[in-house]
Amino acid sequence: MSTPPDVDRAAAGRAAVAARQARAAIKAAVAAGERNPLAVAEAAWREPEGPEARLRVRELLGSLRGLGPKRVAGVMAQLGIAEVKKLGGLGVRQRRALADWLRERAGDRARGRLVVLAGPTAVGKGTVSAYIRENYPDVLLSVSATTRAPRPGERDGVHYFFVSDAEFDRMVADDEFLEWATVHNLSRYGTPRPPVEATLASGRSVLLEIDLQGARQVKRAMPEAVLVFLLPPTWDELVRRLIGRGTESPAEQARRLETAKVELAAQDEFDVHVINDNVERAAQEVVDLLTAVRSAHAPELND
Ligand SMILES: Nc1nc2c(ncn2[C@@H]2O[C@H](COP(=O)(O)OP(=O)(O)O)[C@@H](O)[C@H]2O)c(=O)[nH]1
Ligand SMILES: Nc1ncnc2c1ncn2[C@@H]1O[C@H](COP(=O)(O)OP(=O)(O)O)[C@@H](O)[C@H]1O
Repeated sequence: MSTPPDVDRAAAGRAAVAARQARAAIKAAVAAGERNPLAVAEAAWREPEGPEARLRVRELLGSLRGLGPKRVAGVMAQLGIAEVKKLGGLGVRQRRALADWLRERAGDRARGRLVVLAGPTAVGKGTVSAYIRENYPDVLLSVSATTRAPRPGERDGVHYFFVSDAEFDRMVADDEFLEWATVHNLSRYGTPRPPVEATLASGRSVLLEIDLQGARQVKRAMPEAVLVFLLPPTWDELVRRLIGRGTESPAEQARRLETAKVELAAQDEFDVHVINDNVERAAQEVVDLLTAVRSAHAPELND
């Protein structure tokens, strides 16, 4: 038996009222200075179905102190955003332009930078991150949660937070991850959001060493993040490193090399390429990106 149409209509009406109220509450919170407009935009890009995503850019900007409708229209024209656009409907460039503008306006130039280090298996991501951890204590290296078992020598809370499947499920349900992914079809890995946000807000930079799927998610949620792709000097050297590491069986090595080909093909999605021919130099290049002053952005980061 189907639901009578007037009941459907009433339910839809109630949902629309609730959605309008949710948007009004967001605008009120921004106007009162209780919610940071950039955090609202980032929530929209994280949760395409959430109330923030349905908020029009015009409404968000209109909630900012001192911004009348004329100036809102001017800013939107400057950012290349059409008048009717909702936050959730913005393209990558528009997101980045809006995020930069909001940050600039807040005079929040001291906000730290989020740098993501990714690259094919065995290129040396772990080695370069470990070098940074030991030699640049000012850089916060995010500690991921994972469902895989600890290896000998790995410490909980230092290399990873080792959690059960059930705990990982709970963290996903409670929206505690900035991004998460199943890696090598095996275990789940995720970046806990609160330490990253708190560190960026305090003006310090954060480095994430995560896989390609995670890097893509971060770019979607935070377009201002700088994505770094670590490259091997040559393909043969990558093979040598994987075999030399000796942590995978020959069958697993073959599987990872197949994945590596796919991953290398994605390098154009990244903002910066760093060749890991020398650990110390590659680490220095990554750290330079973390500490670069915004105005000294390499041109390719501003495009
Ligand atoms: N998406 C995502 N990937 C992660 C995270 N933490 C680690 N990884 C990736 O998971 C993969 C496996 O890491 P690991 O188990 O330490 O083994 P490895 O293959 O020896 O580096 C690597 O590609 C990491 O970059 C995370 O929080 N999120
Ligand atoms: N610049 C480098 N030169 C030579 N060997 C390297 C370099 N960087 C890493 N390695 C070696 O390559 C292997 C893979 O490095 P690892 O950090 O485990 O890679 P990933 O974390 O990207 O899977 C390790 O045996 C490591 O010692």
